[in-house]
Amino acid sequence: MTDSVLIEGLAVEAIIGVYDWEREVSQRLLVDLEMAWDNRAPAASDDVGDALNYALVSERVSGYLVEARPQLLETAAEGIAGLLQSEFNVRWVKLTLRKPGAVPAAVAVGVKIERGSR
Ligand SMILES: Nc1nc2c(c(=O)[nH]1)N=C([C@H](O)[C@@H](O)CO)CN2
Repeated sequence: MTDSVLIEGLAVEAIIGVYDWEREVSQRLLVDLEMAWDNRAPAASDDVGDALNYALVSERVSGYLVEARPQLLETAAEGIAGLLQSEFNVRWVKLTLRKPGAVPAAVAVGVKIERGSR
């Protein structure tokens, strides 16, 4: 089963970073998610209750990042993957988390992880 639900470029303003000044100001994060989901059931029923609701996932991921206040992108990425698996029953996720303002000479820096199996 190779179906997915996508969220790309989800922008979140959150406290994140290892330096003292980063604990005082919010910074922009961009989240890309590819989540395995069998889309045949929602396609047949035309019922969002059968779908992986990308609006609910976006809201939960944004809330998590604001609440968690992690130091590292790695910690944030692992936390997002964990909540997708435990709360939304996502079996496999590929996640990219970018911090566009972190290195001025770079367009963005970030991490990419893949968790679970399809
Ligand atoms: N692999 C990582 N390297 C760095 C991180 C990070 O989260 N993961 N964070 C920082 C600082 O917080 C940086 O973003 C400040 O510019 C440095 N390296």
